[in-house]
Amino acid sequence: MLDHLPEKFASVDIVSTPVITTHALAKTYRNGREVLKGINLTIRQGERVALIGSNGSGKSTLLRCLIGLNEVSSGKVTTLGETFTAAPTKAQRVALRRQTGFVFQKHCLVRRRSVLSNVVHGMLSEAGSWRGFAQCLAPESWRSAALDALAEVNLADRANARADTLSGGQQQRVAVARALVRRPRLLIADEPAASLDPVSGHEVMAIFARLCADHGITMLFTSHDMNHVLEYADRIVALKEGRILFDKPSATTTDADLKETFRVENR
Ligand SMILES: Nc1ncnc2c1ncn2[C@@H]1O[C@H](COP(=O)(O)OP(=O)(O)OP(=O)(O)O)[C@@H](O)[C@H]1O
Repeated sequence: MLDHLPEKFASVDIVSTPVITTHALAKTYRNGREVLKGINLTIRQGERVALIGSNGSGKSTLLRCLIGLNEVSSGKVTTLGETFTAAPTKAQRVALRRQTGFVFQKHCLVRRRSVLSNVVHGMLSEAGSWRGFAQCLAPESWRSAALDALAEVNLADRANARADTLSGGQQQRVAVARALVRRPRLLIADEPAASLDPVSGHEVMAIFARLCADHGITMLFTSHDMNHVLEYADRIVALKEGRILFDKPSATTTDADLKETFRVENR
């Protein structure tokens, strides 16, 4: 698997500022399911980190805990300077949202709106109002930022098309533009390429990695595609049975590490 790695992007300068720090983070859902059992993690500014693990290993739960969408059962999280032990306060949630871009497996575009309106929508948490949703009401500066973001994902020529007339890969690129239009400090992507064909999946991941490197955005993503993980992450964090199995540079991750991550006893 490791013999055929495409060339990696030029590595970014990893400065020492932590963007995310967790101490003994644990999460048990109300049904008693103990998903995270003491996660200690530091992610620094500019890093591109892939979170891997079997289905149900807790990747999405961890992402959600880091940005305050899931309450933490015990332990401590500091993300973008906001420290919380259970759930963040409303002010902390707003601060986190303002500085974080999100992309999920399903792009969640508003199908009937134009591509440009969907990207302008990405500015909403900046203004905290509904106003930007209608492209025609958005300030010129928002429209201009949205057009720039669309140009960065090679879709400026589709700005006025209805979102649902684009292919799945193009729609996911619009979602990337929407996530990055505010120049967030942190990008969280939960299986961003999972529903795409291999070529579109690589395109989306390459755009992510390039834009994050260009703008110094810290990138944390989950994926089941080990080619994506090895190619687009500087560092891999593997979850198994609620704990970190390994946390190391992608360049030194071995086939044996990956096999152990996905090995299931008594399958
Ligand atoms: N709201 C919830 N209430 C109870 N259990 C939950 C909840 N959300 C997730 N779980 C359980 O927590 C475990 C971890 O789920 P999670 O979605 O974090 O895993 P994952 O590693 O992202 O999985 P996948 O690779 O399949 O997306 C699973 O067993 C799941 O069923």
